[in-house]
Amino acid sequence: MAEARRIDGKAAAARIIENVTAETAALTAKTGTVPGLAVVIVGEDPASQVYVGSKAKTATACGFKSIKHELPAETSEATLLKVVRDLNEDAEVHGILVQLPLPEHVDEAKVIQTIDPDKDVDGFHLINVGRLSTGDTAAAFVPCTPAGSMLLIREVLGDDLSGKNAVVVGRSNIVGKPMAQLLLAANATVTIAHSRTKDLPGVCRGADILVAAVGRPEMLTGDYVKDGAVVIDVGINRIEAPEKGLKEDGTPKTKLVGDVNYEEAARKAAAITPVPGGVGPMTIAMLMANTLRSACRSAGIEAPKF
Ligand SMILES: Nc1nc(=O)c2c([nH]1)NC[C@@H]1CN(c3ccc(C(=O)N[C@@H](CCC(=O)O)C(=O)O)cc3)C=[N+]21
Repeated sequence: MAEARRIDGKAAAARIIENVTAETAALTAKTGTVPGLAVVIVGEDPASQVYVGSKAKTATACGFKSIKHELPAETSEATLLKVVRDLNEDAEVHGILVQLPLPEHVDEAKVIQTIDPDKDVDGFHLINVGRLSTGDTAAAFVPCTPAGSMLLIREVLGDDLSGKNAVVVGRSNIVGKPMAQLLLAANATVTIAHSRTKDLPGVCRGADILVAAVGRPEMLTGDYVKDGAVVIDVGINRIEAPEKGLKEDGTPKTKLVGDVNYEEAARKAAAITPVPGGVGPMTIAMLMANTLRSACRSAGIEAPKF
């Protein structure tokens, strides 16, 4: 096979953000509604800080009101729940995102179920999980990473995945399971594989569409990829890159890699997403799209489709 097409998630995300910005201006001009996105972060994990910062920056660029709550790591569950309830009541807030993971002493499920389902732009609330799994994609907030992955798949294969075999590797509630639901809704034949799957490489080699969401750097080698497959790499792993030299503190520099060995997979695939520049930027773009949708609903006007 010739080298695979590199699916440019960064460019696709920029187009969505451009659309969201234009639609936001129209919404605000027509109804006075300014979409509001609240991001809540507990603790000082540097990687989380970076993501939250980039979400806030993008929201502002879209014409949203961006609200950031930075709480110390030792914040009690009760305090966090109170912050969420106050945001539920705040008419200027249309989307609430509580950055995960939360510290050990906080019950993550309880926090998520406290978010108003109609402001749950992450799509993690049980109501939205239920809407998606019953096929009510019109009402559901769809989790941003699977929604963004789906748009990239549609760019390559179109809207109807009839007759395609899709394999999702990973069964998390935030990526693997909703990803499988979206593929199923688009008529693909879906397998969810995971660490206990027998002959994982063989199962993956049956995939016309292969989605990797396992959280293990470059685990899916060329041996997992069928000739002509579309490969979506959801993984974002920071690993040491001694070839780049040392940082000032004497430890090796680092780089981001996905769950797929790009070089090997690209020799077989028809199309593949890179890391960085693939699914990651789409996740943030879909968060903006979900927030705009929520604001449109609250203003009683039809939301644009992406
Ligand atoms: N409630 C909640 N919702 C989330 O959506 C959520 C979360 N918690 N916790 C953390 C993860 C992580 N996440 C990313 C989003 C974008 C990039 C992204 O844009 N990555 C760039 C690279 C960024 C870099 O260079 O570090 C890329 O892949 O090209 C990465 C990671 C959202 N998350």
